[in-house]
Amino acid sequence: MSTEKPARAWFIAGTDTGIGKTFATCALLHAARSRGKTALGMKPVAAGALRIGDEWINEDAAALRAAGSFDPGLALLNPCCLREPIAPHLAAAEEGVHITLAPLLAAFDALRRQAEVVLVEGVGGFRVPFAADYDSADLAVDLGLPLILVVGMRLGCLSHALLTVEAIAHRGLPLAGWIANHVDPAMLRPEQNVAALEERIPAPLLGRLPWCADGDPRQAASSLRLPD
Ligand SMILES: Nc1ncnc2c1ncn2[C@@H]1O[C@H](COP(=O)(O)OP(=O)(O)OP(=O)(O)O)[C@@H](O)[C@H]1O
Ligand SMILES: C[C@H](N)[C@H](N)CCCCCC(=O)O
Ligand SMILES: [Mg+2]
Repeated sequence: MSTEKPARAWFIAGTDTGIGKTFATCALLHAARSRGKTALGMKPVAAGALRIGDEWINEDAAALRAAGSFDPGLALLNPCCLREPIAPHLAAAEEGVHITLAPLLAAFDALRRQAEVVLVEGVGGFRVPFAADYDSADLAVDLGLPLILVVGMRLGCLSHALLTVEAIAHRGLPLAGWIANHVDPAMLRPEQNVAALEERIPAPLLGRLPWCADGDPRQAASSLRLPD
């Protein structure tokens, strides 16, 4: 499948690992699809893979594949799949892999010609090392994409979120919006915490994802919008 013009694309960053980047990205994919857009997710670098049948697959890549309009193939969706669920530069070193931009960029460019919306999920927080001289923030810069920041709403997230917003601005990247993901159902004063971030983040709140035990991103999609 090939589209006439390259997709609109965003880089999905998070305040930390395990705060709902994949969940929010899948929900955004469903939101785009429900508006009639073809949408694909991408996980350029993943750490942690399971052997299923004859392929090694990362669970984020599997979730993004399931949420996309069609399966573009794992080679494009997740060009760098490291086995161990650890920091990527450590997993890469153990496997003798050197993570470089070229194959990641080639896969992204190919995906971008196949859909109207492409969402690229980062790894962990905003600045995770890939190699001695390269990290996930460098990748966001090299892809040249506007960012969407997923904030995992829990105690401690205010500083993580504001530092991440600073780091994004420091690199000259546009912040297209942010998402409040309620990962902690026991968080005290959730409304006031969201309000504190709304007052301080110079980008629109694209939606709030409630805590949901079943974690169905299709349902969550109705709580989100893509940036204008
Ligand atoms: N709003 C929510 N309600 C309930 N559970 C959630 C919510 N958001 C995320 N989770 C759960 O939290 C866990 C971590 O979410 P997710 O895998 O999306 O995080 P991540 O930021 O993508 O992590 P990683 O850094 O590994 O990529 C998952 O089990 C997911 O189902
Ligand atoms: C394995 C895990 N699920 C993540 N994808 C990798 C998170 C790396 C975090 C590195 C760090 O900042 O300490
Ligand atoms: Mg993820």
